[in-house]
Amino acid sequence: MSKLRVAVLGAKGRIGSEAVKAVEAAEDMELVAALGRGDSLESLAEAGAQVAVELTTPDSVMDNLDFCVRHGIHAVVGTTGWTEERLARLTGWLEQSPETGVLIAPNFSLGAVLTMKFAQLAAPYFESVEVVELHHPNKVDAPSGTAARTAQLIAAARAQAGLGAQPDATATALEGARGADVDGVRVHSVRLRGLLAHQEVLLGGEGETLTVRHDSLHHSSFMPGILLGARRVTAVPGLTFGLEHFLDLG
Ligand SMILES: NC(=O)C1=CN([C@@H]2O[C@H](COP(=O)(O)OP(=O)(O)OC[C@H]3O[C@@H](n4cnc5c(N)ncnc54)[C@H](O)[C@@H]3O)[C@@H](O)[C@H]2O)C=CC1
Ligand SMILES: O=C(O)C1=N[C@H](C(=O)O)C[C@H](O)C1
Repeated sequence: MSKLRVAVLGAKGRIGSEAVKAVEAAEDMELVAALGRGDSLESLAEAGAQVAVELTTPDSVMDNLDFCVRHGIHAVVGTTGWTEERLARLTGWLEQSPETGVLIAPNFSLGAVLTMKFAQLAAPYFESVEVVELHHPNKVDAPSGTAARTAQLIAAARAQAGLGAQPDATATALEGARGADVDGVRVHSVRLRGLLAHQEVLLGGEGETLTVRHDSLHHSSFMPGILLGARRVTAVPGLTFGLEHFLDLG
């Protein structure tokens, strides 16, 4: 059986360098390109890449995906910075290339995907909920893509259950003290040397609290999800948002 021809974009980065090793070690894959900033995207087409694993930066991801989709190269995307406007632009490109698949995964680790699912399940049963994400201090974006997605899923679950605004009597606050507001859910970002990627969802009701916590302790936690995404994305045209859809947790 022929091997899946995979390229990694952002190959010298923290997660990209780990992805290069994971693809090289996968028996059913061949690493055909490993691109860093400034490398020509044309080499993806020349190498015959079938799937591009996109692990760069929010300022690079759109140009890279534009190229991939135009050349019919499927993409597995971990890079953050997704807005409604960016998703709409990507969807428009995919309409012009209907056989191409793109998976955007706010988080590739199984535990983080399950944290989001558990938070979504619990959200209708608690009056209060806040998200705390904790990351290494080299991270360029806040809140994390995972935290933003978690908050959106919680907000949607609360709305569907008919829950209103959360109780909060704060009348005066130092700017930032109450975190960012993502669809009515407060998200707090901690940046601390020694950490990698962690998240707590704090839920509170009358006389009880529930905390759902996940810790990624090494970039290896993201590799099974990336490899699964690369194997599955070629058979799923269009945009898939969230690894849960490839884990049948959708
Ligand atoms: N979805 C997930 O599970 C995960 C997502 N991430 C996300 O992945 C992204 C990268 O994270 P890190 O590796 O920590 O950052 P990093 O800064 O260590 O790596 C990014 C790399 O991409 C390179 N790069 C920038 N533009 C490029 C371009 N046009 N072509 C090729 N390479 C380019 C940079 O030079 C750098 O080496 C971030 O958005 C981060 O939030 C990180 C870990 C897990
Ligand atoms: O930058 C990181 O490190 C991570 N980024 C992703 C995010 O923003 O959610 C995934 C994970 O948290 C690690």
